[in-house]
Amino acid sequence: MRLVIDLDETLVNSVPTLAAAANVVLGELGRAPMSAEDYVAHVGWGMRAQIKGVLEATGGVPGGDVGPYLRRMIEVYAADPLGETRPYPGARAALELLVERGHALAVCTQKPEAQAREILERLDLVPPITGLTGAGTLDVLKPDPAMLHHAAGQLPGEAPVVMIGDSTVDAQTAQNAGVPFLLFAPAGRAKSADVPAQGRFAAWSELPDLVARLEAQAA
Ligand SMILES: O=C(O)COP(=O)(O)O
Ligand SMILES: [Mg+2]
Repeated sequence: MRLVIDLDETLVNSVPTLAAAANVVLGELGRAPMSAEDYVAHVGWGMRAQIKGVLEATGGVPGGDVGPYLRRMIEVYAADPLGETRPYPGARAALELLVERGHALAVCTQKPEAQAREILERLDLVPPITGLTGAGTLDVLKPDPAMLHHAAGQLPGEAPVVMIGDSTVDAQTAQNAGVPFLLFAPAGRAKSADVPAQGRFAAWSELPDLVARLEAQAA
């Protein structure tokens, strides 16, 4: 199968690194930092939505235009997008096993493409991942199905496509593209409960067999 995989909160735990960049912007405005626990509510719709949500939650967007704060956040984040960001436990082994079993892997993320690429390369995940679609690759973001179609189109062959992600945005993207959705729902992640999915996995070690079951059902 061609597996299209979300990045933030699915493949890597990037929220503390994103929150740290947003906290530089908040600090420059004289505002108190936001914890990673609170920041996570703003992740999923891209970096503009993140900084807009964070500013609105801490007193509003000064001047009403989020543009300058987005540019500053990206500048800070781009200086070191990896930071403390790491793959979730078992993710690398699962990806390698999936490739061994003949599946092809692409990432599809709302994160700017350049920073997403840097993270994947510095974590030595390219290969097994061979495709990347991020913010700026197209002029739309998820849940526009063009994002998923572009990511799948980067992978060889005509095998069925599956979307793997963590959020309602990913679920909607899959639905809009007419492909099945598998949800990464680690223990204790409250937001997972509301996300519709054809299958769920709480640990990456479960994914290869979940994909095998989906493939058997589809056959
Ligand atoms: O940038 C975001 O808000 C989320 O990015 P993701 O699509 O990799 O989860
Ligand atoms: Mg995500």
